Amino acid sequence: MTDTQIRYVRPPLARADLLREAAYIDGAWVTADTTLEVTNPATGVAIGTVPMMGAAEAERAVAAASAAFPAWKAKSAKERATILKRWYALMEQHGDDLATLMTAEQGKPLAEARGEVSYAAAFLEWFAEEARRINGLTIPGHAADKRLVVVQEPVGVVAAITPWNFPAAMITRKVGPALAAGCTVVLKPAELTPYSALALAVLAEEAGVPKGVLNIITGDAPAIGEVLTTDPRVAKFTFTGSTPVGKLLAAKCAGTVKRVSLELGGNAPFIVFDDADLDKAVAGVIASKFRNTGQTCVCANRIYVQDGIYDAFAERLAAAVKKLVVGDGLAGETQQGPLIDGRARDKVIAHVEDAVARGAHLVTGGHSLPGAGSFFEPTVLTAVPTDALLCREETFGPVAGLVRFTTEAEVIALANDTSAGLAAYLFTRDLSRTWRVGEALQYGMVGINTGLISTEVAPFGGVKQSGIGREGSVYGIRDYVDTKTLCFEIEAG
Ligand SMILES: NC(=O)c1ccc[n+]([C@@H]2O[C@H](COP(=O)([O-])OP(=O)(O)OC[C@H]3O[C@@H](n4cnc5c(N)ncnc54)[C@H](O)[C@@H]3O)[C@@H](O)[C@H]2O)c1
Ligand SMILES: O=C[C@H](O)CS(=O)(=O)O
Repeated sequence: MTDTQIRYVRPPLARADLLREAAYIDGAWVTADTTLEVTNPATGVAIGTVPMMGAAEAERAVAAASAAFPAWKAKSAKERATILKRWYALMEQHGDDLATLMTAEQGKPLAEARGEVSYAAAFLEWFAEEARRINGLTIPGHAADKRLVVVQEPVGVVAAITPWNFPAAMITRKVGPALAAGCTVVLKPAELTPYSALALAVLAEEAGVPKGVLNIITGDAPAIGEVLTTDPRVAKFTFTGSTPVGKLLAAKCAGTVKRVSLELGGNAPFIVFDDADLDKAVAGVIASKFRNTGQTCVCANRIYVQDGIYDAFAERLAAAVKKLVVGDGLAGETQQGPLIDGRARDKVIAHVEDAVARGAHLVTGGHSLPGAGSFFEPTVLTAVPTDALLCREETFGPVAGLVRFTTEAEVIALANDTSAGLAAYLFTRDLSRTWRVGEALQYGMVGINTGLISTEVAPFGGVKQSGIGREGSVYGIRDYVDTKTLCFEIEAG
């Protein structure tokens, strides 16, 4: 066996060519003198490598996207839509392989990965349809000899940087509207999960996306980011990831006045009132808190339970959490995979230890699992103080911390006491309360009697320091077009 065969454990794919160990620049698959390894978080064993690229390759990718822009912009909306629909169909056709590849590099259970592939593909389908509805406006002239027309035009070259926790959906949620609008893209995926992005490029090529329209580079994030945020040929920068990195990169964009959209961190309050349907609320916590092993930006991060049902809720939630099956995402029955890496697990450990040190009670879980991989037990804590780390920071792990509250006014104040403003949840059967509290919560998205709010048809995004702009929905394409006013002076007949 060759050294490569001995060192790397490849996931089982029907189409082995979907696993690419090369970047994609100007329609060519490109390698580099040095590489970085991609590791399976469930086993700690390397899957393979991708090129360690930097500023030079980023500039080549920007040049390719810039050169490809005029022809791509010139295609009709229907032509662009047809290619996006083909790409959508290829994603669904190869969904099982894309899911296997995703689970191998990111760790989420296979069923969740397959769900993400369909969710990701849905953005291509949605924006293929939106491509043909980027309409303009005619305005009655402000003088007898004036005529006014407003048109929407693609902004140009778009640079995108995306996170590891949704390695396909966070990409198509940007690339879909960008290509639909007529823009071209340079994308840097997360170094922890590059294979999903590169597999999407394989299918984009097969769908007929012309060379230079989509470019994917891997490697040195700061070096690549410096080019993507400062090169004057890049008209727009879109980022999904942590708030600190988002702030850093957005600031770099100021020098060339790029359009910036940001999807940043959350700190979601999950509020359960006395009159809530208890089983529905418990199911809501499981769906929100433990999705992707707690590694989503919209996970319930703080769970506020009213006095009257606190004990019953805690008991039922703990019973449900104890049943969660932890293991390798590729193993059929797994419901909770590993955390993405040791650093992520260390943060979860720190949050649990901090809460217990402040007086919280550990009901179930609370420990790393021995052996390979970065596994952590699904955990429930009660009597969590409001100043605990897990109330003030995004835990990004499978830890449900319960905080007791008494009044509606009290819990609204607690829920809003954060610089984040992405998602929030409330469970009650009082219709007036759903409106009162839903309107009072300072968040971009509010789940009411549900723990799952994400869909391509509704605007996704945050307020306060959770981001700028909206992705998905009829709003999602607005970030990829500029509004132009044409003012005509005509001669009287
Ligand atoms: N709001 C949303 O839609 C959304 C969605 C998913 C994840 N997130 C957030 O993302 C975070 C988790 O993702 P993460 O750990 O990948 O975030 P991260 O900020 O560490 O990394 C995100 C991306 O930025 C790149 N990056 C990091 N430092 C950089 C630098 N100095 N220059 C250029 N690029 C750099 C990374 O390589 C990666 O591709 C969480 O905070 C989560 O809430 C938000
Ligand atoms: O992590 C945040 C993503 O946006 C997840 S999802 O959109 O809710 O699937």
